[in-house]
Amino acid sequence: MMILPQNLRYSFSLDNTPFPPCKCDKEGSFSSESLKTRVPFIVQKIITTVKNHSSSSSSSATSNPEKVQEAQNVIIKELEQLINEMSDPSATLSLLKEEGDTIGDIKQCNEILTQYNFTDKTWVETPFIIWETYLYRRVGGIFARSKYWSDFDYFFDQKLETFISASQSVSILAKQTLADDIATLKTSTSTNADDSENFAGVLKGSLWGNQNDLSMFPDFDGDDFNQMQEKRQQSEASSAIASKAQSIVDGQDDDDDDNDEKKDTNDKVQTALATKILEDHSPQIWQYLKNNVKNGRIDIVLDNAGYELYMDLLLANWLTTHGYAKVVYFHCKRIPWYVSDVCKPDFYWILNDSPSQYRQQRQNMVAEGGIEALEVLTQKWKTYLENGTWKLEDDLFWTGLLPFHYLPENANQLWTEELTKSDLVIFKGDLNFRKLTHDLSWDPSVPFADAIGPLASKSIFAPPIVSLRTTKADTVVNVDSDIYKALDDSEPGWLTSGSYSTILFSNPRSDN
Ligand SMILES: O=P(O)(O)OC[C@H]1O[C@](O)(CO)[C@@H](O)[C@@H]1O
Repeated sequence: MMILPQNLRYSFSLDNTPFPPCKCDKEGSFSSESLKTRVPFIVQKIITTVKNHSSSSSSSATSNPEKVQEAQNVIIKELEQLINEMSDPSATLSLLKEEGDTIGDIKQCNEILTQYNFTDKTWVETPFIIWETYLYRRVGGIFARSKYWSDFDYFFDQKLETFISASQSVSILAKQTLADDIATLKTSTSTNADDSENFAGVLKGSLWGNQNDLSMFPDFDGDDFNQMQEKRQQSEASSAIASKAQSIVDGQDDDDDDNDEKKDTNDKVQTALATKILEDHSPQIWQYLKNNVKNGRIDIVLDNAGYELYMDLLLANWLTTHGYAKVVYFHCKRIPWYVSDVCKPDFYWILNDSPSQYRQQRQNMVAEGGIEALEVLTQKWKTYLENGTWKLEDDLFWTGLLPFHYLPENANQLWTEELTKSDLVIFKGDLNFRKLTHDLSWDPSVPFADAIGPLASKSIFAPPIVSLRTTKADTVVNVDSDIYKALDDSEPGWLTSGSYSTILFSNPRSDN
């Protein structure tokens, strides 16, 4: 493990980080491909979506079709301009247009762009996390400035597809969850031992739900939920790593100590291969919950809508039903974000509309009794929202340009009034992980708590933090060097395939 000196842990600044930020300067790298093809494709797809919507959801739209059309043309022009800038090697990040931008954080965004001289940097020179986030914020502004399109979610239809096409899995899980709920209510015989296994199950369900994000699969058409899963499996992981592990064993010499060490290494690599979880802190999370949290406050910083959100709701449901959470705060995005991130309407859609959508579209593709179970569950979740057991918030910090190291100082209210009062904050997904770790080219063995800097600091009352992430970008922390090396040697693209994951925990409130 590489431990960072204290002074480097806490003194982050965008232009002074302990490791260099991930950028697009390496030809063929994921970030460079993102700038060249993946992200422009996403913007192009927004243009198509806008063209296909003759009117927006705005009520004034129908009475003013010409104005709507005019506004549509402006939006398309600005989006095309954005695509051109991305491919222009001399273009720098321009300031966001302020006039008419109603999102609420335009001044702060422009201050950050100016303060760190991003407006003098080309896209290639700008850290990946900054330009990618800037891109989604700029698209958000283009719509927000348009009178007739300001409430239009250009990703909405895509987002629901993962939920609709996962009907089989959703309905089976609804039935199981309902059965567990009923059993828990009827008896108080559930033991901590049962809870331990059940908790690991819902936690990992929420983890693997993160494989379903559409910024990686912008051409996903929703016909087949399994298509997305299969794409993830295309790697030759199993055989490649197994043979790597075998070669470690084969190469062993006669020295017994060496043999023991090699066997340990082999076991570690094999376990990572079998579980696909490269570092798993779920036992520590469980110990913390069991011993410290009863009727507590849990926060979930959400990632993707649709199927992943459903898995997060099942996790929250379990924590609530089993008495660990008295209140769960869900944090979602204010504006359409990284294609499939949850906005408030996506959350309400699952609670209000998903059972009827299944009735209309998937009658024959759900488990028997599954829709009824989903109805009961979603009804219960609506009651949770109504009576304040669950709360849904969309602070603008989550769609701001800054990594989370700057959260305590830059989102004071969110930090002091909300997150420091939490017993556990669960960050979902890859983007949240990148923002937690500043998206640097870390030495992979740097501990999670070191990489999240101030968010692991006792002195500012940082809460216990969990990151549940399937790996879809180049940055990784808290992964054993042998495991990292074995994967790197044998499986090109493993870092960004989403096939592997980490469950990481930092607890600044513990005495250790
Ligand atoms: O939905 P998630 O897990 O946050 O993944 C989003 C990630 O997908 C990407 O768009 C591609 O990796 C990243 O830029 C981003 O970190």
